[in-house]
Amino acid sequence: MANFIVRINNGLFKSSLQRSAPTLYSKPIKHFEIGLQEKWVIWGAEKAKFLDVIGNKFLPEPPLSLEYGLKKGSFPRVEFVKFSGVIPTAHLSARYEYFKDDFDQTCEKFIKDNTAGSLAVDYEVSKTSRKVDLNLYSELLRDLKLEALEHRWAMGLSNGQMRRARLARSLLKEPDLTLLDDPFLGLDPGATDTISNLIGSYSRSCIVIGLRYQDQIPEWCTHVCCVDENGIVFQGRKHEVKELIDETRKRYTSHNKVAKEPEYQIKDLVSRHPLAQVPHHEIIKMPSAFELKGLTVSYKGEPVLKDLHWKVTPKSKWHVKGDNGTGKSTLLSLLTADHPQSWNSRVVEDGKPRKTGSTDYFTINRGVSMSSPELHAIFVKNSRNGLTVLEALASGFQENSSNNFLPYHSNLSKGQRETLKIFANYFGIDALLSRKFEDISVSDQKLVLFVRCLLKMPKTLILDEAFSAMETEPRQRCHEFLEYWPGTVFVVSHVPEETPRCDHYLRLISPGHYEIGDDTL
Ligand SMILES: Nc1ncnc2c1ncn2[C@@H]1O[C@H](COP(=O)(O)OP(=O)(O)OP(=O)(O)O)[C@@H](O)[C@H]1O
Repeated sequence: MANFIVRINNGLFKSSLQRSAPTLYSKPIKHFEIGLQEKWVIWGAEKAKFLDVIGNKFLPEPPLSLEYGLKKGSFPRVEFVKFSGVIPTAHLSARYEYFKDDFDQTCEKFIKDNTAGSLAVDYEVSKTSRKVDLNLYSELLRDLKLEALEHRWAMGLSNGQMRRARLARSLLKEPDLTLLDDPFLGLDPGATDTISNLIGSYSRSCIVIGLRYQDQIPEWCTHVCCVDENGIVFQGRKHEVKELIDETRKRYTSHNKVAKEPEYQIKDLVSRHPLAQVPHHEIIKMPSAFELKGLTVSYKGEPVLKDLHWKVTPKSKWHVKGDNGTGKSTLLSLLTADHPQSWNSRVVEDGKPRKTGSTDYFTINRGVSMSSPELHAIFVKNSRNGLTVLEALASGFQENSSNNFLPYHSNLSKGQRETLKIFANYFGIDALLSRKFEDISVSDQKLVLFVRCLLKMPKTLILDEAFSAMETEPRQRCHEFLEYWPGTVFVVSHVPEETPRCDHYLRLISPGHYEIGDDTL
């Protein structure tokens, strides 16, 4: 058996067989090799592309310049775990449609992943021939703390729960090589430790992870390979490249990629908001933007939120905190009326109880915009049909729902086109407008989704993990901008650097337990 998992020797890589197809990097990768007991981190802005290279997604030239030292067969079994959100669904509310329970798959089925055919029936259609190692299945459930979720509906899992389930599903396939991009994004500290401990001690598959410049390199990592758009910058044992890592990180965080100076100022942008000109003495006379008067939300009789009292004044900025699975997304889905229990007189908006008949989904969503992992997944999925950055932004003007991604640019008024232009300029994305949404970097995708949610000048902005995976410079620009934003803002974020300044916080602890206070971040 070979003593390496994957090896590249003088390889150029292409995405197509065509002779004229450009190569991924201008120069061949001279040498890269992952040994049997090594734990690698691929580090840097272009890590996802390099993970694709070692995962055999590009065509190596010459063909044998990429080799696998296989343990389990003649073809490498490679699993990619990319966490671009929860399961992409047709619409955001799908997650909360509990009546679908009988027809969708449980978490157990999702992890075992050996059912073929339609899932839209409540009997099993057929099985693949893959044998599932039930001992491994139990170990993974235990180590990834999924035991209590085994019989739950997979679509209803929270982001953090879904990440753990996805990892279990991939490892259960017993791959030779598992490639995990951004394994810790959006996870609370406990879940980060759970996943990191598992990866660090796992020996049944070689696991390689992709991390951003700003991420900490885990203790258990033995080797680091730093990559940029030209290929490998440096690589080696972690302690041997420590100085290079420190230098690169310093350079990156101090003056990374300075965007060109915008032609506009923040006040030019926010002056378009309807609350921008309302004086403070008028604002304090306005009714609460949103209030919960003892709300309880349960799934199959199990409460997630219990007797929650919460008052949100107009223009206030809230950090909604809490570990994975404590109900943050559920809470925010009440704001957008995506949750079936939103139609409840204990939910009060602008001083009026939300009863069916008193308002409707579209009226509510006219004043709300959001960026979230779910929305990101929907956009990536739908951009396969050619959605450009321009159209992605223009869809932000669709009034009826944040989730509407249909092309809309040709319907924009002159004023709306002007707003789009100014915002694109300020955030430095005007050069991307004609690119396909899926072809730009994940950091730029997040930036586009952020800008998109500002365009219709919503009263309420929901920023659910909106800045995770964003590079430092654009993220700081967005945070600075939010200081001047005149609307009400709700932020969900687990990482302090990714959290814009907020006035208050609501921390969800467990059903019936929560804290409300002033944020001192
Ligand atoms: N349709 C559903 N059926 C059953 N349980 C559900 C459903 N939707 C959500 N849940 C459960 O409710 C709890 C709260 O989920 P929610 O997504 O609101 O958490 P969260 O705080 O946003 O988590 P994360 O930080 O991981 O995104 C979780 O335990 C989740 O599994």
